[in-house]
Amino acid sequence: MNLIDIKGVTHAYRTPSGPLPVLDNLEIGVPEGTFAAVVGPSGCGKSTLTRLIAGLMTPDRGEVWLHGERVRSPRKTVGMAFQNPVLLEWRTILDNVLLPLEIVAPRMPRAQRVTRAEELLALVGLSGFEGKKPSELSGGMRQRASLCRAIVHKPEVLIMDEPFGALDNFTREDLWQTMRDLRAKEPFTCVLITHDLRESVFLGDQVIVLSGRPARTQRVLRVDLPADRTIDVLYTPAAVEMLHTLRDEIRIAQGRAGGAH
Ligand SMILES: Nc1ncnc2c1ncn2[C@@H]1O[C@H](COP(=O)(O)OP(=O)(O)OP(=O)(O)O)[C@@H](O)[C@H]1O
Repeated sequence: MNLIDIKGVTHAYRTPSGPLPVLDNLEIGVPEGTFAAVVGPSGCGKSTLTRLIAGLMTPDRGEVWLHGERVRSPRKTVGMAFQNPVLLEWRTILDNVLLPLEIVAPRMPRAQRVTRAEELLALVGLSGFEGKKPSELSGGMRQRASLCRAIVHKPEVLIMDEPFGALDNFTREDLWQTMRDLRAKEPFTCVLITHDLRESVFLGDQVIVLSGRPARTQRVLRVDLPADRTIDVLYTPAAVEMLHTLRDEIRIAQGRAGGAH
């Protein structure tokens, strides 16, 4: 069963110079417990898609369904992580991670909330940093803390918009492996927006390629790689072939098919 269903979604923004069509009859299905990576040319409408799933806006046409319910307003059951972790500087790392629980589960005893947050911080390798302020941590560590904050309340869906975009390559690969470990311990359904094709193949169960604006579903690629994949998997013939296919699809989406490689 699909946890997320995007059916025939079409949307245009109203701008001073007239309507700007961004999504065109978009079709996406994400089965429960799986990871969908969304790639596409810059400005094609990927962030708009995340706002629709979170219920922060409704489309002109078409339907967004989450767990069998039509999405028409903001959902508490969606966790979000962005490129800039936006942790609150006046709160410790632990208190930042606790924030969603204070909002979503105010009656849960504090000790129980703290245990939950500490377990997650340990899972991502941040044991011992609970009492630090965000500015005392590296960019990669802050993003780890922000991931914990995004899933501490066990959201139905985790939406990540370019979460690792600002990190250097090695830190990014570390974070991919952290995501893999988190998923193994805490299954969740995830939509990941990324510009990094290797990231989409490493993390995705499917990679959805959007066309240039207005975005259509141009191609859906199933990623049949082992769930306990390591970075080495990206150098296997199967993964290399997928990366070539995706590269070609992006060229088509950019309107550059047949152009220089
Ligand atoms: N609230 C808005 N009002 C008007 N236009 C908007 C609004 N939000 C986004 N747009 C425009 O809609 C288009 C799609 O934006 P969106 O942020 O969804 O694209 P994106 O694929 O996430 O971009 P990028 O890859 O650069 O992050 C862009 O041209 C953007 O300028």
